[in-house]
Amino acid sequence: MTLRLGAVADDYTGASDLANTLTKAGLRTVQTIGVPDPALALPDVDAVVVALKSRAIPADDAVALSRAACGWLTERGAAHVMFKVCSTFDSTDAGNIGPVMDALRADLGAATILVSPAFPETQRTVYQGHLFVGTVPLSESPLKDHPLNPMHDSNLVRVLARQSAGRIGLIDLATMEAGPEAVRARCAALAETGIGAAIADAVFERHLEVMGIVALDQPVSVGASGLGLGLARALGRAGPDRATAAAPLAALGGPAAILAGSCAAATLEQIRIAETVLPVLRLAGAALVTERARAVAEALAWARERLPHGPVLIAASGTPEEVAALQARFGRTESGHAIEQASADLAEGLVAAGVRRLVVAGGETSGAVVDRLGLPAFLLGPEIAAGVPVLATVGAPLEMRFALKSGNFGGPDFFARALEAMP
Ligand SMILES: Nc1ncnc2c1ncn2[C@@H]1O[C@H](COP(=O)(O)OP(=O)(O)O)[C@@H](O)[C@H]1O
Ligand SMILES: O=C(O)[C@@H](O)C(=O)COP(=O)(O)O
Repeated sequence: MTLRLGAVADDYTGASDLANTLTKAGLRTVQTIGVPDPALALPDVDAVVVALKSRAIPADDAVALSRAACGWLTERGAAHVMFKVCSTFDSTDAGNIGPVMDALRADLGAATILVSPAFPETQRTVYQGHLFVGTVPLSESPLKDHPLNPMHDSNLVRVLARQSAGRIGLIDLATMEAGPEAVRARCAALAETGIGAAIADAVFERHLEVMGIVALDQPVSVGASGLGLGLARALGRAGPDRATAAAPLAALGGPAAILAGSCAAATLEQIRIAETVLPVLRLAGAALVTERARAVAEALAWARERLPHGPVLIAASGTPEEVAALQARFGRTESGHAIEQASADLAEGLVAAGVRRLVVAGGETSGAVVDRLGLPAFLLGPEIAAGVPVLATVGAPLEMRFALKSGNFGGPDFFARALEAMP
């Protein structure tokens, strides 16, 4: 297998989002969970997205994991490695985007590289280095209340400069609009002043295409699915009408369930809508932290009673006020971690109860669930909503279907749509 593109993703939902974009653009793609075991038989693909759970761990650990993943990809022929980060640039002043970017640049001997979380399909645009989520700047969006990495600064040049050892430049929209040669000239000028990374503005797909072409001049780039689209188009020299490489997936049947650990505004609304069509159990955050075993056992008993009659949804998700109150009591990391582990307990119990189709809302939540279930890799099925594909297990003892939904993605009826898309 010689890879045309390699990617290292900092969480599992983000990895499936990127793998979905690459697949839709015609690249046969597999998502692995961490660096694959040599014994894992991977299908013949054009791109591999190595999913890490490295967004909210200590920066040194994120760097070590990312370097190992990058090395594995380049050994398999990937001449370019994309570091996939969140389209809302989820990170803190300690990292991990800057430290990982610095390490991959050094390992691969890169000059000035492009960095852009723009993903216009999900209304993430970048102008003058400022990230917009829909119509509002990042710092006024629901991301200001994220339980693990609240985003309070929309200026990504500033955000990344706080995380990186180097200085950060900007490639503004006028330059992106002027095309690849103008962007190349700007990169060369930045390189001469010792600037090794630049935030690239992007508002429309044509800017992503320019980004993809220029990004390939260097061995590494950093961004979200929009950059992935640009890279795939540049590699394939194909237009937007290129056929999808998604695998046709057979129906599995059997019980289905939804687990929600995201507290994103979009997920809270999706849970509210789901309540009108299926049984929903809302768990109390405090009980999950202080009496996890009991709370999980009760939730599983509730689910087992209902699963024979149709899908169920179990949600730990809280409003910003509930999250703030829980964190004030138990600490941010501690409450987040405890609830992620409770979600993993629930997933394990649901699978033991026969569930083979599972929707998980939340990036860290998905990471905890997939790790607990010991799943080595996923093949890409059809897209459910922008950034969320159906995933089929590869190399796992049980054949299952998953949808790993980024907290912020999907419309209000996402859960019903997801269940329909994974019969
Ligand atoms: N009620 C709650 N109170 C506090 N934290 C919560 C609550 N419910 C879930 N969490 C935590 O919030 C975090 C949500 O992050 P994540 O799963 O990545 O979602 P998203 O995709 O929206 O970022 C997880 O660490 C999860 O355990
Ligand atoms: O780029 C994105 O927005 C997503 O792919 C992503 O990374 C989402 O992260 P979570 O919201 O933590 O799932």
